[in-house]
Amino acid sequence: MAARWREMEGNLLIAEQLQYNRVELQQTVDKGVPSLNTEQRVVFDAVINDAMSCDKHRPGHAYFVHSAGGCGKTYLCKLIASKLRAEGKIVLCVASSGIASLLLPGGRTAHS
Ligand SMILES: Nc1ncnc2c1ncn2[C@@H]1O[C@H](COP(=O)(O)OP(=O)(O)OP(=O)(O)O)[C@@H](O)[C@H]1O
Repeated sequence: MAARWREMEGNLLIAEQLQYNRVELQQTVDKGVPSLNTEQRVVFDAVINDAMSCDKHRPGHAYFVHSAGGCGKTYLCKLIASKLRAEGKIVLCVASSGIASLLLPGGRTAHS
């Protein structure tokens, strides 16, 4: 799906995604990654390695991250999005409700 979107001209989502300041995002990553705890770091590395090595011949995987409230899932997701956007990747952050989507950078509801 992502590969086909890239071929489309005038796609608003792609245009939005390519407007991030990659230098600022990399600074956020450089500051944030050392602060991750062990569990967060394991997920961060797994998702980033997977996303960076996937292409049209090798699709990425879905990851389910579970913890009690307030343990850093959102923090981790934001850092993952920052890292991939800093690398020029397109990241669509979605949540099931509008309120939840406000917690994610560039977030929107999955159905919007
Ligand atoms: N590695 C970290 N370093 C510094 N602060 C962190 C770290 N992980 C999480 N936090 C902070 O802890 C607080 C709770 O984290 P976060 O909101 O990501 O948890 P959550 O698991 O998404 O919570 P919920 O399940 O309730 O949505 C936030 O203020 C976040 O900035």
